[in-house]
Amino acid sequence: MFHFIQDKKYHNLFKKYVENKTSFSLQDILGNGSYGFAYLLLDEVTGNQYVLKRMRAKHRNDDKQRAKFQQEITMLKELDIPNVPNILYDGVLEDIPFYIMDFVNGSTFEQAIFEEGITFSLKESLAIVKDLLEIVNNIHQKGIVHRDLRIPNILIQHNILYIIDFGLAAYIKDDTRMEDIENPKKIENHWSDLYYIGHFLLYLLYSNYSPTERKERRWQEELELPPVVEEYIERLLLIQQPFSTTEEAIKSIPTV
Ligand SMILES: Nc1ncnc2c1ncn2[C@@H]1O[C@H](COP(=O)(O)OP(=O)(O)OP(=O)(O)O)[C@@H](O)[C@H]1O
Repeated sequence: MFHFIQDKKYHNLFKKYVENKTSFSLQDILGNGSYGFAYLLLDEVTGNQYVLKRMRAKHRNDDKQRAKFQQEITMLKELDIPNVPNILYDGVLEDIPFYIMDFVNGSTFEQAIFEEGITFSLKESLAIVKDLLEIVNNIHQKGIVHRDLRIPNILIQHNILYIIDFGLAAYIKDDTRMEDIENPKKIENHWSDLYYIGHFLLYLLYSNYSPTERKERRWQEELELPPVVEEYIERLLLIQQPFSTTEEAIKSIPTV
């Protein structure tokens, strides 16, 4: 309850800041995640929209959370690639760090699949994964691994993909060994993103699946994919020989 009141106070503070100190107006709350709030801003002059992301008030005195938030800002600045929102401005307001970035006026894959009911064929799914891998490869080339490539963090706008939320991203460590891995999601190299992309591909493929049996079966049995596709997904998921680089994963995409 206290946190709720506290965040309301900071919500008003940020609204005042945006309206008095910038040329934007605060239009909406886009999301409130585990450690931040995202607001939609409108530039009244140009009509362009932006997103202000700020840390939750309860993390204000937590050095670890502050460092994580700061790292997210630093990485977004370092990335500077077209498929990741650009940062326009970053700052601190009453001890709450925040940044303003480009707004992607599209749908997350979570919305596309579960709210808009869009389905993806095998061919379309592989084409989307190819585009995604190209973007992710650019990110890896800059020494960064996202580590949270879930369907709410991948957006599509006019057939172009965007990746958001670098809150769990890490700098790539080159000395990771397969035998030391306990949780694939936390690996600090390309394997983590490929693992997430394997699951992402399964979400796309399941969008087109209607169960034929009451009992839930393994994805390999339910989806009945061509063996080359099944093997490809198993390699992404680290069930079979993992791809040694993201480029190798791109080159190995099966043609169907
Ligand atoms: N640049 C953007 N363009 C469009 N929508 C965005 C953008 N950034 C964030 N959002 C929206 O705001 C929501 C919250 O943003 P984000 O995922 O970055 O915050 P978070 O606090 O890390 O959230 P979570 O804990 O849920 O992952 C997202 O789900 C997305 O819908």
